Amino acid sequence: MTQTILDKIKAYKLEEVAADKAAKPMSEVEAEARAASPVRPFAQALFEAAKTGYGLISEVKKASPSKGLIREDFHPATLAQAYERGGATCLSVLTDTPSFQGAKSFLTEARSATNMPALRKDFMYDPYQVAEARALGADCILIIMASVSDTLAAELEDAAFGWGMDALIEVHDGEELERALKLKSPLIGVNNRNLKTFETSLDTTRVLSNNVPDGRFLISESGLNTPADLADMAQYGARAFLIGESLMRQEDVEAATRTLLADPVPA
Ligand SMILES: O=C(O)c1ccccc1NCC(=O)[C@H](O)[C@H](O)COP(=O)(O)O
Repeated sequence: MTQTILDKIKAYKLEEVAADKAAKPMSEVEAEARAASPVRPFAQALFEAAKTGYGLISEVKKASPSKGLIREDFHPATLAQAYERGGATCLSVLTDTPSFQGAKSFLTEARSATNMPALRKDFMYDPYQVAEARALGADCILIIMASVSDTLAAELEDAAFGWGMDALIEVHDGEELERALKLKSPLIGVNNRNLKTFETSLDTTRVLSNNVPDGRFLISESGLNTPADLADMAQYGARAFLIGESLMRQEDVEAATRTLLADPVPA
C-alpha cells in the first residue's frame, strides 16, 4: 500500500520524539512545563468571540507539504502581532520542521509577542509532546483523528487537560467525527483538506456540520480565503475558523485579517 503524507509524517515524528526523550527526559520537560507562562483560555476566547463575531485561529505557517514555501518574509513574532492587531482571537503555530519549515521556538516567540492563546500545530503521538507543548507556552494541542487510535486520542486529551490546556479535535469524515465525539473536548475542527490526498473542499464542513451536536463547538479549518467563505461556513454553524495560507500570502497581514473579519453574519 502506498504511504500517505500522514504516514510519512508519523514515521519521522515518532523517531523525532524518541530522540527528544533521549536528549531531555520527561521529568525535565515537566519541570519546564510547570515553570512556563500561565495557560491562556483558548476555547473560552473562541466562545466569546463567536457571540458577536467570528473566532479566528490565525496560523503562523511558512510552508506546507501541499503548497511548498508559502511566505518568504517570515518572522513569527511580527506576524502574530499583525494578526492580533487585525482582530484574530488565537494563534496556531506550526512547530514541525521537515514538512512545514516550522520550529518549536516559533511558538514561544509568536505567543510571547501577543496576548493571544496559542495552539501548538503539530502531529501529536505521545504525552511527552503535550508536556513539551506546555513548556513552549502552548494553550491548546491538536489531535488529528486520522492519525491516532481512540485510546491514544483519549490519552493525549487527558494529558492536555492535566496541564490545564484545551484540545482541538480534528476530523475529516463522518467516522472520525463519531470517534471524536467520544472524547470530552468541545472543540471540533472539521478540516476541509484531506490530509492524505490534499484535496480541499468546503463541502466537508457543509456535510459534517449536520452531525456536530449541540454542546460541541464547530471550527472550520483550511481552504478558507474570503469573507464570503466565512459567511458560507457560518450558515452551517461554524462561527470559528482556522486559517493559514490565504492570510500568510498577504503582504499586509493585519489589513487582510481585519477585512476577513469585518462583516460577520449575525450569530
Ligand atoms: O497544509 C497542508 O498542506 C497539510 C498537509 C498535511 C497535513 C497537514 C496540512 N496542513 C495543516 C492544516 O490543517 C492547515 O495548516 C490549517 O488548517 C490551515 O489551512 P490553510 O488555511 O489552508 O493554510
